[in-house]
Amino acid sequence: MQSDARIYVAGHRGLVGSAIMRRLESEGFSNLITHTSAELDLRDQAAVRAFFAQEQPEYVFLAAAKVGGILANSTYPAQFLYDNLMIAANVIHTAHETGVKKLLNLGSSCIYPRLATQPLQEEALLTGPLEDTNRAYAVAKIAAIELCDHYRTQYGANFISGMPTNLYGPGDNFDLKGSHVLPALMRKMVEAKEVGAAQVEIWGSGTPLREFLYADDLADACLFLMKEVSEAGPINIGTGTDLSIRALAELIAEVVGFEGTLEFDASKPDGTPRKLMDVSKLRNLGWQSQTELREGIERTLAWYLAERDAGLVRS
Ligand SMILES: NC(=O)C1=CN([C@@H]2O[C@H](COP(=O)(O)OP(=O)(O)OC[C@H]3O[C@@H](n4cnc5c(N)ncnc54)[C@H](OP(=O)(O)O)[C@@H]3O)[C@@H](O)[C@H]2O)C=CC1
Ligand SMILES: C[C@H]1O[C@H](OP(=O)(O)OP(=O)(O)OC[C@H]2O[C@@H](n3cnc4c(=O)[nH]c(N)nc43)[C@H](O)[C@@H]2O)[C@@H](O)[C@@H](O)C1=O
Repeated sequence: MQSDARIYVAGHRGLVGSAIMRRLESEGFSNLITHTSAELDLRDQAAVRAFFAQEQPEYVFLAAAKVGGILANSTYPAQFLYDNLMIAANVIHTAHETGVKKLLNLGSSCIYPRLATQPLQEEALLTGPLEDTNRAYAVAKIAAIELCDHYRTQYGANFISGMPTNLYGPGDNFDLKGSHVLPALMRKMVEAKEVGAAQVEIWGSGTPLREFLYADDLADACLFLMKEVSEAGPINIGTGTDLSIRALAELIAEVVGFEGTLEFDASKPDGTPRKLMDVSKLRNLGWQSQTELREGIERTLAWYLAERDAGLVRS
């Protein structure tokens, strides 16, 4: 990828897309193509075709998607399935039609069967039933991997698929109904501390295990994959370490300085009991994560407070 290559970052304002932008800019890539969803709805095939014909991107980071936490996924499954199928089909097919040199498709750890052996190996894909709370989203993400692989087989397209674990960092969504657990708990604890509330509500039992990767580490992995790796099938991107939701809540409380109690609401879903990536494939290729969870949470908190006070945060 030359520094003046035409690079399209789909979803450049999101958690992942904004981290990829920061990374590309810091490495001196000068020809970055971006559009908001209002300017270019990637579900619209004609609009996507016109855009690719006009801009002729050479490299594509596909980080645009309908994304959300456990509640959003279970409340709006039709949208998660339709939007993500359409975005993936339109972008991947049009990238092939217009001769894109390389495309990185981003999926998620939820593509793996709910009760797959831990840590989750890439080979576990399509070996068992999916988790109900995000089945629709996972099916769309699996279809995107299949698209990349079949376009590689049938047409020789250099399309690859990275599968990140749960992510967090600057640019995350802090809306309590739509967000993932880490930004949700950070916001709840910040607000509880500010008003002097004695407790914070945590959904579910607190026992599910999750792995968290800092968004800028993911961006680093995305550039590594784009530059160094060209192969079919999903490639896991994670830290290789997980912790319980209770332990995560305790860590965020420490960083935020919230000293009240944690109340677990068992009426809310736990989702998958455990989702830890086997990251040996990516490690063997030469990449591993850098940012410790506490450090990442501290940086995210600093970003969140500054953005919130400036009225800029998504919430
Ligand atoms: N967040 C996480 O924990 C994880 C995320 N991922 C994957 O990473 C990728 C990025 O996720 P993340 O950054 O967290 O998500 P965000 O919600 O932060 O960002 C998604 C971006 O997608 C764009 N988008 C959504 N719908 C459309 C559309 N119809 N047309 C054009 N653009 C659209 C939005 O653009 P705009 O702002 O202009 O509306 C938004 O900026 C996704 O593929 C997701 O599956 C994988 C694992 C975990
Ligand atoms: C990345 C991944 O993200 C989603 O899967 P998930 O990991 O289950 O998502 P989550 O971050 O929302 O929850 C993780 C755990 O945390 C608990 N939890 C406690 N308290 C809050 C809370 O306040 N908010 C949220 N959201 N969860 C909470 C929650 O009950 C669950 O046990 C997929 O739908 C799919 O989108 C996907 O790929």
